[in-house]
Amino acid sequence: MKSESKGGTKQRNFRIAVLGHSNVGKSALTVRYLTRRFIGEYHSNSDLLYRQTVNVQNSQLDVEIVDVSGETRDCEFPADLVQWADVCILVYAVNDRASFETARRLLERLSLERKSRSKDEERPVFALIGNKADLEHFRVVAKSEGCESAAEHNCYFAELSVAEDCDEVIKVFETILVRCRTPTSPSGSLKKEPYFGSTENKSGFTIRKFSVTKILSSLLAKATSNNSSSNSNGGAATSNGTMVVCQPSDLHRNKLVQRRLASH
Ligand SMILES: Nc1nc2c(ncn2[C@@H]2O[C@H](COP(=O)(O)OP(=O)(O)OP(=O)(O)O)[C@@H](O)[C@H]2O)c(=O)[nH]1
Repeated sequence: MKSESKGGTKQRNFRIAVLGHSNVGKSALTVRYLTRRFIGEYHSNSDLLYRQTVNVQNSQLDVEIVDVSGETRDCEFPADLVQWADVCILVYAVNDRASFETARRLLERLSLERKSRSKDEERPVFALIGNKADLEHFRVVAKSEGCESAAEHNCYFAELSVAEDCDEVIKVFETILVRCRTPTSPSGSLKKEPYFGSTENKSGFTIRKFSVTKILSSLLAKATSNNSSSNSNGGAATSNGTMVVCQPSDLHRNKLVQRRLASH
């Protein structure tokens, strides 16, 4: 399912769920990738959905990223999002032991879910990210611990500082997107269908505009012109992005999610 577009081959949507404990930098990571900016104080108690076209290795990819609210999701396994996502990025902070334990628990659960699938499906792809590496003096989780957990579950691992290292953030997303774009099983496990086809509720979703949308939309829009000339990695955002509140309850009504649950 490819279509030719200016500047490369256009492919279908890639869906990324950014999960983890509260306050580990999930929003900062997502916004950093999409706008190249670090937003220090950004608080939301809702899951947020970002949509943007990005350029990865001369291909334009439509990505949908759900930044899960740690505050509201700390105690529950986000089964709906896992069914939806092609990629789950599990974030912890190197200065927060509890956040690492949360990420580990999520990783174990995700591995179990994936193993229990009937098909030889390798979706979702996982990545474990240790953020706030700039806070070395306050570190309580050794890099080797992150490495070991990732190796145990055969998933990508990186430590980074969203605050200080934009290039590393871009590298993480690009590595994951490239991996995800490459079919990993004979059955082509990364088959996708449009999910949030539009913010206008095409498939029966209630997706409401959020008050901070204006601010972030303006940043996402600006990312278009700024990044296309400044990003040496070729990972520039290439079209105006949007951000809306994603209602978790709506995930259950999506046909794709229902099919995935039924074949589980
Ligand atoms: N020192 C440092 N602080 C960071 C970094 N990334 C994020 N932060 C800070 O960590 C705090 C939490 O960042 P958020 O992006 O809101 O974290 P979150 O995981 O989305 O939090 P929830 O919305 O509660 O789930 C903010 O004060 C950020 O400024 C980093 O790389 N280094």
